[in-house]
Amino acid sequence: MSPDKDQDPSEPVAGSYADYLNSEHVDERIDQPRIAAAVREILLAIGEDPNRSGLKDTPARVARAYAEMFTGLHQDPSELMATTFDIGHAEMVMVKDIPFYSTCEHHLVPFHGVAHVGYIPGPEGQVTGLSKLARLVDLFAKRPQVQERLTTQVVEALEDNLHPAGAIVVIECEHLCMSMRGVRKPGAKTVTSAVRGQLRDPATRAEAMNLILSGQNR
Ligand SMILES: Nc1nc2c(ncn2[C@@H]2O[C@H](COP(=O)(O)OP(=O)(O)OP(=O)(O)O)[C@@H](O)[C@H]2O)c(=O)[nH]1
Ligand SMILES: [Zn+2]
Repeated sequence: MSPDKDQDPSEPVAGSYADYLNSEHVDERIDQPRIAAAVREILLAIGEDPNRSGLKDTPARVARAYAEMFTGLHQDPSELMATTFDIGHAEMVMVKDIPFYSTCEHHLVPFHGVAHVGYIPGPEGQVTGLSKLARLVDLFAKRPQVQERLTTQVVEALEDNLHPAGAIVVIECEHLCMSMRGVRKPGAKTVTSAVRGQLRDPATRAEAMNLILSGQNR
């Protein structure tokens, strides 16, 4: 699709839901003026001068960044997963090493890492587009989160929308609240998993874990 000459690149793109997700759309339900006012207060509270030249645009800039970082609060996973198709594949499908960034709801600093998302199609054989698995991770990551809830929400969205015979989500993250402050353990990884249906079976689960671990040198 060639860009419309008259389209302001800073404006959300009108069109399909896919266009919307591909755009730099920022949800108007996130109250940016309120965020900016709060950030200005934080700057004052730490003893900074919010009017100095380096900081004068910071409240609005942080507001735009937060609107992007928390846009998943206003996105509906079932809309994202609306397109499914039957390609007669009944075996495991996995997208692994999906990189993502999220925000720790305790300290509002990032946690980041990779997600591995897999499922076995259900009796109707419905599969979804591979990119949708990565988009699902982002949708839930772009909210104030804890890693355990993120893991569960992704697996439950797979269950609710694809009705798979089994599903597995494994997430490996570094939490900056544990690296840059507090206990200060940079490099420590937190691993969480959520497993449903046939993937609870030890042999099937072992197959999934082999897929996840293959090619890893960490
Ligand atoms: N279970 C879980 N804990 C998390 C996650 N992200 C951060 N935490 C933890 O949340 C806890 C909050 O503990 P508090 O004692 O209330 O906060 P704190 O005084 O800042 O704790 P420290 O980080 O130990 O300095 C910390 O132990 C964090 O490591 C997460 O995704 N899952
Ligand atoms: Zn934290």
